Formats: sequence, C-alpha cells, structure tokens
Amino acid sequence: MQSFRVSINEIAGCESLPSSALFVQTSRRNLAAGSTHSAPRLGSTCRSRSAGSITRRNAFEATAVVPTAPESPPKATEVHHGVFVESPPPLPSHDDDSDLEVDSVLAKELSENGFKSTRRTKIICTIGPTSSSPEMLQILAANGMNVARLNMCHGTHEWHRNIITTIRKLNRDKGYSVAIMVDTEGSEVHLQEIDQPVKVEAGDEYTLTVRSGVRQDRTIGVSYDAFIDDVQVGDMVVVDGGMVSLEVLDKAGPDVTCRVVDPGIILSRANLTFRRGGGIVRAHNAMLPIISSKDWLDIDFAISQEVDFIAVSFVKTADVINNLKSYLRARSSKPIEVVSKVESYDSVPNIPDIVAASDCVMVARGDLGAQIPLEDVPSVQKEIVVRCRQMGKPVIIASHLLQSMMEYPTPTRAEVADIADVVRQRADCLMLSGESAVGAYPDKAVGVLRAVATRIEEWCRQEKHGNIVLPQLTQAPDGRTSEELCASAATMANNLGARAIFVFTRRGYMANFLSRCRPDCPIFAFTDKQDVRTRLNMRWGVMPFRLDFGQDPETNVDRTFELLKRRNLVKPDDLVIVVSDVRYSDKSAIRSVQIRHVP
Ligand SMILES: Nc1ncnc2c1ncn2[C@@H]1O[C@H](COP(=O)(O)OP(=O)(O)OP(=O)(O)O)[C@@H](O)[C@H]1O
Ligand SMILES: CC(=O)C(=O)O
Ligand SMILES: [K+]
Ligand SMILES: [Mg+2]
Repeated sequence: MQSFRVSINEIAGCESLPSSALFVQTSRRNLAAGSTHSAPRLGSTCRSRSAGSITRRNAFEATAVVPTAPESPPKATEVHHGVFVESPPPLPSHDDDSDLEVDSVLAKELSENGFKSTRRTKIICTIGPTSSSPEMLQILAANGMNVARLNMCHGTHEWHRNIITTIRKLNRDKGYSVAIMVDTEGSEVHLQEIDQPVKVEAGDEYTLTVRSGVRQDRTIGVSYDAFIDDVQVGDMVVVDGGMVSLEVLDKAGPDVTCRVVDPGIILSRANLTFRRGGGIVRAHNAMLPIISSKDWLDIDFAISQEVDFIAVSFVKTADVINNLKSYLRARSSKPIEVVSKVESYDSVPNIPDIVAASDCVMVARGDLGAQIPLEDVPSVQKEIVVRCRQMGKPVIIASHLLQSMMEYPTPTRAEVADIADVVRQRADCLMLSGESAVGAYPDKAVGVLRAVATRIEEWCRQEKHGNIVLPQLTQAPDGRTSEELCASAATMANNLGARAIFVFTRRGYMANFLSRCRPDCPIFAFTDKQDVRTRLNMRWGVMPFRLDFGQDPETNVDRTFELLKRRNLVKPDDLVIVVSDVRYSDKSAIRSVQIRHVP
C-alpha cells in the first residue's frame, strides 16, 4: 500500500525566521522502513518473538503455553460499573527488546478496546484509610487512577511516605505510572482530630473548644485560637461546607456551646466556616499566611519524596504561587508542578492571575461551596475550566462527585449527571476525596468515573460538544510556531479522522499544546524523561510513553511504530499525525507535522 508523508518542517534554531517561514515538503515514504515484522494478532497464543524476546502483550498471552514465563497472572474481569475486581496482568515496565515504557492499564485498554475507547479525562484519588493497603492501591491503579492525592490535613509523614513507597513499587513492578500529589493543609479553621466520624442529630448540643488535647464526650477541639473571638452567639457554624450546621448558643472562655440544626456526620479535622445574617463571616484567620509553617514542613517533605505535584490550599492571590515556585526552583532538583486550589472567597476575583501563575488549577468545590453561595459554584467552575483551557493549564474538578458512594455501592443519577457535565466541559481531571479515602467503595467509585467519562467523551465527539475558541497563548516566535503546529496537527487529525496524534517531546510542552486543542483522537506523547511522562498523567487526552530518543527523528518515528505494533497498540495502515519537537544536545531541533500510515 502506498502512502505519502506531508511534512511541515521548520529549520532548527532559526529564531530570526518569521514563524511563517515553514517549508512544506512531500516525499514518498520508505515502504520498507520498519516493516519487517508482522504485527502479532490479538488473542494469538503464538510466541511472537521479535529481536529475541517476546513482546509485552504476548508475554501475557504466552504464559499459558510457556512454563518459563515469569508470571502467570489472572485475567482481569469486568463487573458492575466497569470495575476490575482483579488487577490486570502485571506487565514488566521494560521490554527486554525496547526502550519504550507505557502504563500497563493504558496498554491493556488500547489493545483490547482500540483508540476510540481510551479515556481522555484523568482520574485522581485521595488516599486514606480505606485505600492505603497495597492491595487497594493496586486495584485503584488497575482501574485507572492516574494521580494519587495525599492530604496533609491527615496522617503523619511516615504514613504518607509508606503510601508513596507502595505506589512507586507498584509502578515499578506492575507497569503503572501513577503520579503523586501532595495537598497542603493551609491556615483555615478546622476541627481537631477525632478517632471516629461522629453522627450528630438535630437538637444535640456540642461544645467546640480551643483548649488543646481535650477528649470528652460531645466536645471537639478547634484548631485556631481566635475562633473564640471571631464567633458570636447566634452565628451558624458550618462544618465541611454544610455537611453539618450548628447554631452558637453560648460562649464561655475557651468553650463555645452549639446546638445541631442540620444533622449529619462530622469527620476528623473537618473545616469550619461561620455565617451571620446569611453571609459568610470574614474571620481573623483570613489574615493568616496561605502557606503556614506546618505547610512549609510538608512542602519540604514533598520535595524530599520527589512528588510530581504540590496542591496549595486556600490560595487567594498569585503571589503565594510565585513565591512557592521560586522556592521549588531553588530547593528541588526535580521539577514539581504547583496546583492552585480555588476554594476561598478571596480567590474568586483573582482567578485570571492565579491561573496564569499556576501550573495546574483545582476547583475545590467542598470548601468553595462553604465560602461562596452554593448556587454560584457551577458558574465559577465553568469560568475556571474555560480559562484554564484557554491558558493551557490542566484543571481538576474536585469534591462530592460521588458523595453517596461513601456509603452506597451505586451512585445517584444526579451524581452521574454532574460527572457528565464536568466531562462535557472538557476538564482535565476528576478527583475523588472521601469516596476513595474513607468511603466503603473506593474501587467502584473509580469504576463509575471511568465508565461515565468514557461514555460521555464518546458522546462529545459525536455531538461536537465542548469546542471553544482558543486565543493565541504565546508571544515569542519560538512558542508561536509550536502552538500553531499543534493547532494545525489537531485540526488535521480531526478532519482526516486520524487514529492518534504522536508527539515527540522532551519537556512536554508540545503535548500540552495538543491537549489544549482537545482533539478527537488520543495524543500519544513520547518523552525520554520519566518525570515528564508521569506529570503528563494530568493532561486531558495525553497517553504518556517513555522512550529513549535516537539522534535521527525519522528513525525515532519508525522505531516507535515498530515498538507499538509489536504490542498491538497500533495496526498497519492506521492513520497517525506525527508531531515532533525534539531538541538535541547540540541545540539543534526539528519541528514537524507529518501525516503517516503505520507501515
Ligand atoms: N490520610 C488520611 N487519613 C485519614 N483520613 C483521611 C485521610 N485523607 C483523607 N481522609 C478523610 O477523608 C475525608 C475526605 O478527604 P479529603 O482529604 O479529600 O478532604 P477534603 O475536605 O475534600 O479536602 P481538604 O481538606 O483539602 O479540603 C477527610 O475528611 C478525612 O476524614
Ligand atoms: C478538595 C478540597 O480541598 C475541597 O473541595 O475543599
Ligand atoms: K488539604
Ligand atoms: Mg478544601
């Protein structure tokens, strides 16, 4: 079969060239290149060996007939809501015959269901007591957790270190690539630690106290001394954005007596806000630093653990993010991305500056809904999602996505509709909080996110939902060229019905530009850096691979086709748009867009 490569090449390192100086060339593809191996067929039990070793997929398929295969894993079984009850076949993260690493869950999804069915929206799970065992972490990873979130409001560094070690071991041993996000506590007022969640009934009286270490029935400590000055008799104390509300009856020294008005469950270290005359009270704590001294210790811990993301709670202005980013540049040898959590009243007017300063943004609807009127949360969410996409910053939608699954094995229809709305807005990530940290069904909750996201994305593609106008992002000629190249590649991919866009990117910038365009097909991002690969987990539609690059871009592309074909991840004749922006050590670079058929 004949096909042609159309390549738009830019001359490397020619910063002085106007960005319009692109050269379009058409050349006949070398039909022989990389086509000496035939692709192994799905379901085949033959030992399809190439260059002396069995391919990753066939390593599993071959286990039934080859007793010397390293492991004989169970085949994953799909059950209710698409939850895998068993983990997928553990696949080595390295092939003996290749330098290509891909997430084993993604590889499985691609080879079994093809390109169209791969999920584009990413999944973040908060890890807590019900998800901290190696077994449950593996189940979550196998079900599609892309990022694990560790909330520094809870647990010791020792506890978090254990989780990080377990996840890294799973990544290594089972071929996952779960990224790690540390989420700071921030300086908001919250309840002290309690041993068990407390179920409170309307009319019950409770004492909230600033005395430390008090352990009495119906008495709960509050983290912040000035609570006692801020609160007034008649105020409403709102726990965790309305999970429970209590009216203040009396104040005496360090104690505040309250009566439960809205019953519910109080969780350990739950957040507190107060309302007076229907409005939120701007308490003293509004003056506290966004990053407290405890937060700096937690940030140092995150740096020492070489995590991928640090999420900053209760961000109000861009300054704090700029400050943290310069601290990280000075202290961390590995790039760590900063996620701004929009969850405070004061952040809302500063959203444009906050988005511009951040690497990623989280709409933390739990606390946000306690600080601004609940009915304003959906429009603020939409505004942030659109702005983030325009600015090319990944955006996470967090809290209450599947709140009912804390207790029940199936979601409410309204929850499914909320998730669908987030997916239609084309946010990058869906995040579970209590559902995966303390809920009864963490695995089922991930399964629901996965199933709903995949289905709604398909619908969006059919109905052309969620296309927005993207303004020009970069000014510098170099950046402009990359941006235009990616925009054209995404348009070409959509118009030609390409199976995938391949992007060769060292730093992940080109993958980011492509993700921003939300193309119909998945973006396979090949990078030679492990940390870039892991961070790309947060980007919509990006399927990150780690690949050792050779000097010649053409050879890289042909080798990639070959490696992917051997794993059944692409098939001969698949139409692929190939975007390349690889800078070499001698500062040379080649940027190109090619239209290719897999040989
Ligand atoms: N490491 C942990 N150890 C114990 N409990 C945890 C842990 N992480 C989370 N939880 C529990 O899960 C609940 C929800 O988790 P999460 O940390 O997402 O709270 P959140 O209120 O949404 O976040 P934030 O505190 O940042 O506003 C918490 O209230 C807490 O009870
Ligand atoms: C996630 C979080 O911090 C919130 O929703 O408040
Ligand atoms: K937090
Ligand atoms: Mg919060």
